[in-house]
Amino acid sequence: MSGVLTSLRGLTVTYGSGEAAHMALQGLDLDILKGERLAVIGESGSGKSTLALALGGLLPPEARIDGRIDWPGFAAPPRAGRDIGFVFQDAGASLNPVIPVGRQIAEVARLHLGLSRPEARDRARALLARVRIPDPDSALAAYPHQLSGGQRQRVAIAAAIAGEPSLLIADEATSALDTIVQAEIVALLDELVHAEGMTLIFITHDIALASGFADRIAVLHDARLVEARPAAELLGAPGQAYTARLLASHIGLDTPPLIAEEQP
Ligand SMILES: Nc1ncnc2c1ncn2[C@@H]1O[C@H](COP(=O)(O)OP(=O)(O)OP(=O)(O)O)[C@@H](O)[C@H]1O
Repeated sequence: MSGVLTSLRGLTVTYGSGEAAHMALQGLDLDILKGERLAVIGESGSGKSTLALALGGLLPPEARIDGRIDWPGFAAPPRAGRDIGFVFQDAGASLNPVIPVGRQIAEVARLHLGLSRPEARDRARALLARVRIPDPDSALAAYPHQLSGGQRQRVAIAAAIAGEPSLLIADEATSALDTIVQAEIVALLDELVHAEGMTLIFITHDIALASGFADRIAVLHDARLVEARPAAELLGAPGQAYTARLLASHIGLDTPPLIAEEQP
């Protein structure tokens, strides 16, 4: 890992205005490093998706941004789809149901890499193999509904990396999947970002999932950054009471608590 990919200073995002104004992020200071796997964890409504959308320049018109987002890791401001790939929770919603998956992936490659149709089709086939879809040749012609949930998410990942982004943002990308498929998708993301030298922002409310592979964990609570520290450090000795509560509340049926007891 070397250098800062993006630097956030005082990042504040407000939805709506006047009495209806709601601050979804408040004064966030955070550097995201090139090549790191950063997990962003927090409860529902803490501002995780807002952070992802702000980074991708994808916030809706009713959102106001204050503070700074700088990109020292890019020569020009990054473009969503090309420089920043996104994988969302619901692959069913991000894939078009009436277009074969091969064409959907190829379109991204054509649009962002300027490939010819045959080149883009070859790239789609290679990407389907890359994300380990069985029989990529037949899968090119498959429609999303003909694939399983896990396979659809693999296709969504292939489409997200088709433009060769240097930053991949996975926003609750595994939340709709069962535990085994979740683990497989996490392993795939992990392997891809390593192999392609991408930076990964992995947004999740599932701290156990994040703790398995993240280099660093950023904790959001109520629109604020509570702490951002190397994963092993944060899990071993949370610096903030909120993080300790979050860790202690992780009691799954088949997983031990991540820390022995709540810290003061
Ligand atoms: N378009 C919008 N207009 C108004 N408020 C919004 C909008 N999008 C999000 N919010 C609000 O901003 C806050 C942060 O939302 P955000 O989706 O970023 O949180 P989150 O941590 O990703 O939650 P979840 O895990 O449930 O997706 C929430 O209170 C949410 O209701």
